[in-house]
This record gives sequence, structure tokens and C-alpha cells, in this order.
Amino acid sequence: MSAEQMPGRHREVPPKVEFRKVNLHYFSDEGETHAVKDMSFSVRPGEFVSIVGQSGCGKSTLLSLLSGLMHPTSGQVLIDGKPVRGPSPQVGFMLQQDTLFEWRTILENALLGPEIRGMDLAAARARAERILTSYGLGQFLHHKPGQLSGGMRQRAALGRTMCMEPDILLLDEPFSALDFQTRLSIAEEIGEIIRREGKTAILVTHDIPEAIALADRVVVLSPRPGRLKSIHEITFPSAGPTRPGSMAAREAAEFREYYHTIWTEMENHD
Ligand SMILES: Nc1ncnc2c1ncn2[C@@H]1O[C@H](COP(=O)(O)OP(=O)(O)OP(=O)(O)O)[C@@H](O)[C@H]1O
Repeated sequence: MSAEQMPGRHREVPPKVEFRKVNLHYFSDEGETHAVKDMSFSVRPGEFVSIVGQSGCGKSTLLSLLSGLMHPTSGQVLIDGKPVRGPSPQVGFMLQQDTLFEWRTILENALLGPEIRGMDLAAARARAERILTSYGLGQFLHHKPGQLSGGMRQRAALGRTMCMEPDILLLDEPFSALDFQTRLSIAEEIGEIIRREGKTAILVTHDIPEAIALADRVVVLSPRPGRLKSIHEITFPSAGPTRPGSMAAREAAEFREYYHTIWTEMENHD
């Protein structure tokens, strides 16, 4: 019997993503900035991890390193055990600004990546229609982004990213441009889609409740240079079979405890 088949036996799953003693220095006319210091942590396949920390602590830099747009000054950034050498379709992005092209319809926006990559367009079109419809945008495939609400635009942006079939999603403050009410429901909805599709997700956010509600683990960074301060495993035993990300999770007793602990850690500059 393999370890995977043994009930109750701890399984050692190789990490999907790993930062190994990563340092990143920026060099500019203003001088040198040590943005990330001795960063080591890993993310399991299918796991949802949130990263929080004060402004300028290197959160977005970690995503840029994972996207292959930047390389560490020292240490290693690994995906599936291999060093990241450059951008790859395996990694998808979702940003604060949805960057949809206003002159293309929602469907055409979703087909842009496959067009650029020279993928089979008939298959991509069928996939895009299926994905966008399952995100509640079936009636809007031929609408332009300007005709959609903020929440719908973010769902369209996720659809466009998913059309490239990434297995890792990097989410950089994707909900922060939305009004509070929309933000809550879209965050929950998108978190659920990402889980359902088994993607590995890394979310950068300033919003501690959002970080807790969506993630399996929350990584807290210290102020610049960004160092790993703590990692919190998020579970809600008092809420029964509550799923992460749901509104019920936000009302669980553990939620307030996580919030208090993480908020205090972020305030405390040691
Ligand atoms: N291209 C760059 N050149 C020089 N310094 C940079 C550059 N990009 C970022 N930095 C600096 O590196 C540090 C980390 O930046 P980063 O954007 O990763 O932080 P962050 O935690 O995502 O910030 P925020 O929460 O405000 O978005 C900051 O001090 C920032 O000023």
C-alpha cells in the first residue's frame, strides 16, 4: 500500500511553489533597496495562500519573482521543484485593474492569450464560452467590458486567465477596486471557483479579513526588508463543515482570533 492510500497517514506532497532563502535587491538611481530578505516558505498543490504585510514589505515582489518577470539576487524560486527561468503559461495573473481591452468583447478578450500563444482557436473558443458561461457571463459574451459591472469585469478577467489553463494563480489585490459589498461577494465567488478547479493560488492583499476568509494559510511578512514573520494555518472547527471563504467562516469565533493575532503581528515592528 502506498503512503497515499494509507488512511490517516501524513502524506509528504512535493510543494508546487517554493521560495528558498530568497533575497531581492532593487537597484535604481536612488540607490539600493533590499526588498525581500532570506525568504523561505512553500505552497502545496491546490493550496490557497494569502500574503499580508505592511505597504512596501515585498508582497508584489514575491509575485513578480514567481511570474518569472524578475529573478532573485540570491536564493531560489521553484515551481514543481524547478527554478523559475521566465514567464510561463502555467502561471496566471489577476490584478487590481482587470486590464480587459475595452474595444474587444468579453469573449474576444478571453481569446487574446490563446491567439498570442498560437493555440488551437476553435478549442480555445469552446473553452472560453464554457468558462465564461460557468462564471455567470453567458449572456454577456459579446458585450464590451464597459457594459459590465465591476464584479462582472473581475469574473471576465478571471475567465480570460483561466482560458490559458494555468495551474497557479497569482492574485495581486484583485478585489480592491470594488465597492465593499461587491468585494465580499466576488471574493467569495472567485475563491470558490479557484478551489473547485483545483488551482494553487497566492493572494496578496492589505485586507486581513479577506486574507483569512479565502486562504488555507496566511503568510505574514515583516516591514521592509520583507522577511517571513509567521504562517497561520486557517481552520474553523467551531463552524462545522464551513468552507473557507464563505460568509459563515467570517462569523466563526476563530475568525476574530486569527484577525487579532495577525493584526497585532503586523502592527508590531520587531
Ligand atoms: N522597480 C523598483 N525599483 C526600486 N525599488 C522598488 C521597485 N519595485 C519595488 N521597489 C521597492 O521594493 C519594496 C517592496 O515593494 P513591493 O511593491 O514588492 O511591496 P508591497 O508589499 O507589494 O507594497 P504595497 O503593499 O504598497 O503594494 C518597496 O520599498 C518598493 O519601494
